[in-house]
Amino acid sequence: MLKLNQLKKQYGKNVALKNVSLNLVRGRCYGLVGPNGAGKTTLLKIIASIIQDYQGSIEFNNSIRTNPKELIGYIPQEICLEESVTGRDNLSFFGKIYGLKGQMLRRRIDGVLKKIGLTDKAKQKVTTYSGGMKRRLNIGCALLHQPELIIMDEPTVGIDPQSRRYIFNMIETLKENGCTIIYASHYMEEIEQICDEAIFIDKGAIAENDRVDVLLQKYAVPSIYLKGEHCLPEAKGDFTLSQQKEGHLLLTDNPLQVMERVITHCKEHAVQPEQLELSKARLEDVFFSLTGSQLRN
Ligand SMILES: Nc1ncnc2c1ncn2[C@@H]1O[C@H](COP(=O)(O)OP(=O)(O)OP(=O)(O)O)[C@@H](O)[C@H]1O
Repeated sequence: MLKLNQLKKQYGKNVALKNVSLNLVRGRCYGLVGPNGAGKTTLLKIIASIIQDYQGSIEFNNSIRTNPKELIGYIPQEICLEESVTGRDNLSFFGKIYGLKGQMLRRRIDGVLKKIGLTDKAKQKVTTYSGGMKRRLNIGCALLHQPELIIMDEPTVGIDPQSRRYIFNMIETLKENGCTIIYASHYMEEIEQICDEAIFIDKGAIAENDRVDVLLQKYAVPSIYLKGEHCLPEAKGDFTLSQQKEGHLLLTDNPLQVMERVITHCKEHAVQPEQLELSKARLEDVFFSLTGSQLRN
């Protein structure tokens, strides 16, 4: 539904994006990840037409709507609400920007309030809202014109697990209704949980873009966590060892085989591990493989 061709963006001499090309398919959720300053927000703002001074081109396919502003709902990193008025007033303000009015505007606001779980609080001033309620209202403001592509820039910063779960359920429903979602976040476990694909960006370029399961298979190393005295078998090339605070991490391509060896070793030496766990491969490992673990500015 969206094709990005060779996007480039410079702020003065600072190159924020270099040759970014992507092809996004309808009804899928794409996680956009990368270290601070990688170019995520710049990319999202270009797609949302907020930044218009860039090189390259963007094509929207298979949509009867051609104006990007009608097609896209952009949820910014910062909460953009007027706190001195009610939740409903905020939605009304944004609805009017999208050209909605009268009965249609009221109907859309009622629908969005239901989606974001704020029907009961609609008449309260936003100053009385919790962080999670503000985040949900911030999302609601971008849904009134029923966009086909929804861009979320770190939508779960500073919210409790309930609001996070609510937002995840909302994303599932939006996807089922055919929306495409781009979800930028620093929380790898969120990307793993809700995204079909992950786009890794570093220093303004796409480092990887594939299905989450494919990336995990390709980059992440499964491991075994072992804690307990005299429980560690000799490393025979089938695992490498990483010393942890209290135990050991055994990194291996054959976790079951190594697990068996640990158990056999423990039986033979009549010792019992305090903890023995198979850890599954994590997207965080993919992140470090692609971007390194050095601290960025
Ligand atoms: N308005 C601007 N003027 C000058 N440089 C900018 C501007 N906005 C971003 N940059 C620079 O462009 C690069 C990409 O920034 P961007 O905000 O797109 O990264 P990001 O991946 O979203 O970072 P973060 O994870 O910290 O939000 C950085 O080097 C940043 O300093």
